[in-house]
Amino acid sequence: MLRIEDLWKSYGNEEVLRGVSLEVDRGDVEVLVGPSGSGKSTLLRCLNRLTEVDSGHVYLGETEVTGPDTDPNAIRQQIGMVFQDINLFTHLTARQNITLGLRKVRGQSKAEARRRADSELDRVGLLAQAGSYPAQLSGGQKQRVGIARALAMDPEVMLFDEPTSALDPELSNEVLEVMSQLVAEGMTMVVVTHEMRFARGGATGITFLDEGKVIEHGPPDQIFDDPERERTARFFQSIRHE
Ligand SMILES: Nc1ncnc2c1ncn2[C@@H]1O[C@H](COP(=O)(O)OP(=O)(O)OP(=O)(O)O)[C@@H](O)[C@H]1O
Repeated sequence: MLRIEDLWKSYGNEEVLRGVSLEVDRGDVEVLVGPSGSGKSTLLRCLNRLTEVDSGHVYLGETEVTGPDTDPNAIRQQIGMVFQDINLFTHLTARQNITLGLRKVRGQSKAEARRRADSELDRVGLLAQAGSYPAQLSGGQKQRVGIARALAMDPEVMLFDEPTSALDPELSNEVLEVMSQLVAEGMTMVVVTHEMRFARGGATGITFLDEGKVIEHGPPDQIFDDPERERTARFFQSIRHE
């Protein structure tokens, strides 16, 4: 469904992605792990054109995401993203943060957008907070509104870039629960996270990146417990001892 072919990306002299290829099938939950600076976020951002690749291709089904004639805004609806920094509009309520895109981008009526926003807020367990402003919500609740906002666009794929790393453990859990629920619903997801419990329980595949390259890719049990590459084993040993 999502085909990533030989992506290269540099910032100045620094090669951040060095020939990354990966396939994500419908319903897959691919978790990207690797040391800080290995290119995980950059790879994720290349998948919905928040970052432009230097060379290589990304396909979503038959559509070339990286094609010169492809509209990045259309792609970002099909490939939704949730960021570490929770970027809600502070002057809008939770519901309005969601209806904004539905009205502007989708051209939905006020009533239609409101219905859809409420149904997505319900999906993430926040219908009661629909009228609250971001300042009245906890970090975990804000992050769940961000997830609901992306879901309202009917994405085919959801990207998560360390969605819990700014949250303390309790609030992380409520976000991870929503993510696990999406896994159970069969959502196709690519996730950068340090939450190894989520990776073990929720992922269909783990990709270990180091220095801009895919070092190893496989099912969680294999990558965590019986990696083929020594570098992968060393990485997991180091994070176990953190
Ligand atoms: N917009 C940018 N301009 C310049 N350099 C960048 C930019 N974005 C990322 N980099 C650099 O690219 C490298 C890879 O960064 P990236 O954020 O993709 O790694 P990461 O594996 O997600 O790291 P972390 O786990 O620390 O978030 C880093 O050295 C970073 O400084």
